[in-house]
Amino acid sequence: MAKLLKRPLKLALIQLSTGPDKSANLARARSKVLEATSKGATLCVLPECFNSPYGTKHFPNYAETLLPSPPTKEQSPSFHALSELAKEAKAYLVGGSIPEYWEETKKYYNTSLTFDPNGKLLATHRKVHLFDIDIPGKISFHESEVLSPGNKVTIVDLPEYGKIAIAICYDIRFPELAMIAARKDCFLLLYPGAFNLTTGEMHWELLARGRAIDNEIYVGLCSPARDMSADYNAWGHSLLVNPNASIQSELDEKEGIAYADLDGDTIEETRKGIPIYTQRRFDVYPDVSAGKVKYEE
Ligand SMILES: NC(=O)CCC(=O)C(=O)O
Repeated sequence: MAKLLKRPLKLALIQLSTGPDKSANLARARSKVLEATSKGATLCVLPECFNSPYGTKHFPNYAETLLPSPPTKEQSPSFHALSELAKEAKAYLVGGSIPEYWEETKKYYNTSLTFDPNGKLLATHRKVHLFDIDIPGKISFHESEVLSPGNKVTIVDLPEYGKIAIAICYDIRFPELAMIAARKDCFLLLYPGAFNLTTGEMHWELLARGRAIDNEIYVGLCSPARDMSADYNAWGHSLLVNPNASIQSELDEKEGIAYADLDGDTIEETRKGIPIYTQRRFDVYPDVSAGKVKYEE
């Protein structure tokens, strides 16, 4: 079988400090991506809502129009900043996520854009599972008050390397999505995400390691840096977990870049040692990737 990851890749998870000034956020993202590529990264990832504060009251104020694609610079300064940056950095760029407004449906989405090293848009993922939770005395948050969900699994082919899957934050809690992507031969699951001080402490690392060991592939989570003056305090701790569920690289809560070298042998060795890929019992339970799946490559 061909290697899922065709050649070694240096990943950079950019834990950005974000604030209310969109232009400043875009400029900071540019400087951090260029810093990462100057150190050899060829795939860079930004956090969820990297161009704005995270919160339902902020989504409409920061939303940009992405469709029809490509948007004009007035419709989406972030689309153009990311495209130009990918080209300048000569790297693949997963542009975290931004709030999107779609004129046709009059709806808002939480949307991630991925660009190739020529600045071409490769994929768009709208967050499929909206973050609606209530933990009494701790946190109550309802993205669905403003946002609408996306409706597909997003798989992106990086021709020199292989396939990756992009999903956003709360999407990580749904193992079906990860399993489908893995069974479609992705070597890496990427989740730009902004967990908080309650669920971050409880589940951030556990979920990343869980999705990795479920599927024996790499999993990367990329958070904004923590800002205790913001109304939503991100957990931070961007991390890369390897296919054997060990943490390969992790940040604390401050701004920084988590680098990780990924290679195909680690996936193969993990799967050889614990061969769940040949031991599945689809005569006992269904293969979630074989049914009616809406996905886009
Ligand atoms: N932005 C999000 O989707 C947050 C998800 C989260 O914190 C969780 O616990 O899940």
